[in-house]
Amino acid sequence: MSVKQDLNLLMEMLAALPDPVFVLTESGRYVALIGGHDARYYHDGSHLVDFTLHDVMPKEKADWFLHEIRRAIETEGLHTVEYALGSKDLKGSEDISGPAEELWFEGRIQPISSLVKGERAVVWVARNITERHQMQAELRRLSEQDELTGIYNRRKLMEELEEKFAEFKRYHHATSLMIFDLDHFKSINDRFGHIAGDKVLRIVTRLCAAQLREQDLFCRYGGEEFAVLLPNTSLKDAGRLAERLRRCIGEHDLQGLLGENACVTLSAGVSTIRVSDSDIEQLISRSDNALYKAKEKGRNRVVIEE
Ligand SMILES: Nc1nc2c(ncn2[C@@H]2O[C@H](COP(=O)(O)OP(=O)(O)OP(=O)(O)O)[C@@H](O)[C@H]2O)c(=O)[nH]1
Repeated sequence: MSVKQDLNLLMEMLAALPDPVFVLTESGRYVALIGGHDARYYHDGSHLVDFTLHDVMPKEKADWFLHEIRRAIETEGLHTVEYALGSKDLKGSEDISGPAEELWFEGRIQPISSLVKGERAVVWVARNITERHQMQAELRRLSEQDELTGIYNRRKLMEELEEKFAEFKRYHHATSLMIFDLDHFKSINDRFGHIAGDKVLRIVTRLCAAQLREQDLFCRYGGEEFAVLLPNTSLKDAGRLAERLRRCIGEHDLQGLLGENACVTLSAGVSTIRVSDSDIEQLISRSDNALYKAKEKGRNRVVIEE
């Protein structure tokens, strides 16, 4: 093959690359784009060449790209990142054909050894990982969610408790835990059936969730037992909230589901993290003990740790 044929073959091979490969300089200028013509996965980026990141993206996003380019150059090796790009991130993208939804990419950034237009530069290979990203998010959701009620499960509670406990040790922001349990729930199942019992659990969940703040973590602890992790909440405020939930559930009329004058009540135990606590088990154990006392004292009540 002649040099010209070699060159043509090389150009064709580069153009056929499934993922787009950008050449970007240290100052953030697009110098070249190779491949990535599959409109199912990529916008046509050819119009980017000769523009800078800051010309085509909002400042914050462009700054991030620039930072990653410089990191790759400074470490003198392959640098891999993951990032999202939506139409809001690309100025003028409404005029370009390509997917409309936000996409996730893996960027593999490799410094080039020679200068490009007098600057240090990288090749940035962008691979669409949206499907993998969505699948991971779905798996995470499933691993954290209680199937029956849709709220978080015990595994998520334990994770968050560990995190909040560590934060408490650093900042000493009051953090409280309420555990509550529906009273005589067995008799609801026995009298009205398991399906009706399930419905009651879902109604209780909905009513409680409506009373909670965004930052509160509401979980099904197991069976007919629930927990609410309350960041930035003193023991006194947690007690007030528990009392509000108790009243809200007790006053809710379940007549439509269970028949006349039917209602369900809850017993709750509330505690807060102490400076002397060495692990979250101590917090859980105090809430559990308080709940046990609430049951012992006749149910349908809130007990606050001593
Ligand atoms: N319908 C339904 N029932 C459940 C579920 N999980 C646990 N239960 C029932 O909850 C009941 C709990 O019974 P117990 O532990 O004896 O407690 P209780 O009857 O609520 O009595 P106290 O807690 O002492 O007031 C049992 O009948 C379980 O079968 C569920 O997902 N759905």
